[in-house]
Amino acid sequence: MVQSGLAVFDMDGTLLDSLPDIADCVREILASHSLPPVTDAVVRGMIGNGVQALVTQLIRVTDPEGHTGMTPEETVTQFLSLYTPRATRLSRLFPGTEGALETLRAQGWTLAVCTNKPEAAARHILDAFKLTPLFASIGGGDSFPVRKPDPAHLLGTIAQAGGHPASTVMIGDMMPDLLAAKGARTQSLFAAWGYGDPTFAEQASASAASMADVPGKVAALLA
Ligand SMILES: O=C(O)COP(=O)(O)O
Ligand SMILES: [Mg+2]
Repeated sequence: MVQSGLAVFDMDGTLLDSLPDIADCVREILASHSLPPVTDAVVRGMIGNGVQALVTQLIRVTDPEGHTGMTPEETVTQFLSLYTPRATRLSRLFPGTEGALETLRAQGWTLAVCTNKPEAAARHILDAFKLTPLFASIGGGDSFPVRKPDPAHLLGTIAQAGGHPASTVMIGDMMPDLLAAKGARTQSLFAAWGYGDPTFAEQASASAASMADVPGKVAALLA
C-alpha cells in the first residue's frame, strides 16, 4: 500500500518553466523606460518571491539611481497587465509534469498549488494547460493576507484542500517554499530542476532531480 497524503506544488520553477514569458515582459518594461535589456539569466534569480519582489529587484539592478522615475507600484501594475494575458505564450510545463501529477492522483494523493504568483495569473495558466481539475486548492500570492515564506500561506492552502500538515509534502525550487514548509511543519522536497541554487537542497527534507522522481520521493517522505 503506497502511503499518500497532500502534495503541494509551487508553480514557477517547479510545475512551470515560466522564465521566457516573464523575461520578455521585463524587457518590454525596460524598453518602455529606454533602459537596456537584461538576459533571461538575470531574471531567473528574481522569480519565486512574488511580483512585488521581482519588480523591486529589477529597479535596483537596472535603475539604481532612479533616473527613469519608475516606481514599484506602477511597475507591478505594468508587469501584471503585460504578463497575465500572455503567461503561456512561451512558458511550458517542465518535462514529466503531467505524468507525475497523474501518477500521484492514481496513488490517492490530493494535489494543491501554493504560488507567490497572483491567483488570477496562476488559474489562467493552469486552465491553459488543462490542469485545474487536478488541484483541490490553488493558493496564490494574493489569496491570503501573507505569502510564502510565511507559513500561513501554505497552511491556508492545506486547509482549503482538506489536508493536514503532518501528511503534506511541499514541493518547490526556492527558499520561500522550503521556509514555508519548515514553518508549517510539513515535509519538503527541493525541485532541483527549477530556478533555485543547488545548495537550497540542504534546507529541504529531500531533493528530486526531475518531475518523474516526485511520486517516489514524496511517498518515501510520508512512509
Ligand atoms: O515569484 C513569483 O511571482 C511566483 O513564484 P512561485 O510560483 O515560484 O511562488
Ligand atoms: Mg518557484
